[in-house]
Amino acid sequence: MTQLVTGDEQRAIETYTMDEVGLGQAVLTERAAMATMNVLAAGNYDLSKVLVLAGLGNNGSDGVALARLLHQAKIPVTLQFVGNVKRANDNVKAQLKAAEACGVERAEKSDFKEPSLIIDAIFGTGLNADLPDGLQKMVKAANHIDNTVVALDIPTGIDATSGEIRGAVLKASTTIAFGFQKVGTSRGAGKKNSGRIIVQDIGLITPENFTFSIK
Ligand SMILES: NC(=O)C1=CN([C@@H]2O[C@H](COP(=O)(O)OP(=O)(O)OC[C@H]3O[C@@H](n4cnc5c(N)ncnc54)[C@H](O)[C@@H]3O)[C@@H](O)[C@H]2O)[C@H](O)CC1
Ligand SMILES: [K+]
Repeated sequence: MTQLVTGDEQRAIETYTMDEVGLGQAVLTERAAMATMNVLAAGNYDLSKVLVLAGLGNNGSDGVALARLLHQAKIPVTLQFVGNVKRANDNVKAQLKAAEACGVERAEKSDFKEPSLIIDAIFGTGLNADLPDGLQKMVKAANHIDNTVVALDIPTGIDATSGEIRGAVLKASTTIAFGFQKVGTSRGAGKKNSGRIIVQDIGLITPENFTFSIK
């Protein structure tokens, strides 16, 4: 039985790994991107034209790092930010610098019918309110198109703990859970919209006396 975690528990373990143990943010982000590469390489995903949708937080930084790795593996990939990249956090900006240094192609807007695979790196465990209206419209439009979506950590729009939909949810056929499966993807709408859950180790270190709320 896989250990399930709440959003807060995941954040606590990530923070301990980064701040106490000292494995930096970039290490965990790289491990998340590499773990996703392994899943994409091992599964029967059509990688002929990949679109990475990246948000402005650390879920987005996972997506930007993944776009770099896909590009370096000669897989056709385009990176599209959802939101104003000027407002992105420092990790996203650092990842974007590396992605641009190796020539990753950017898109402002995409026709969701085009890509053979969409990577959802918009929101992860940090979602704390309903999606902005514009994004809700985009997500609902994307859901009506027959495409394959792989969600990083959790489908955008799903609350990591309650599993509720925050306005709209980008339906995934696969969700790659970093470290632990979030309890929100194991119940209710979260379960319905996550598709196949694949848990991938990204080197998180759980504090010795950590007690999980979900037994
Ligand atoms: N924390 C780590 O070391 C690692 C995290 N990983 C990945 O990062 C996400 C969690 O990242 P976080 O920055 O906490 O949040 P998100 O990227 O999910 O959200 C971005 C940002 O957006 C703001 N926000 C939240 N809700 C809304 C909303 N409804 N409208 C607008 N803006 C919103 C809020 O400020 C958030 O911070 C985790 O899922 C992992 O994918 C790495 O994998 C490993 C290291
Ligand atoms: K996501």
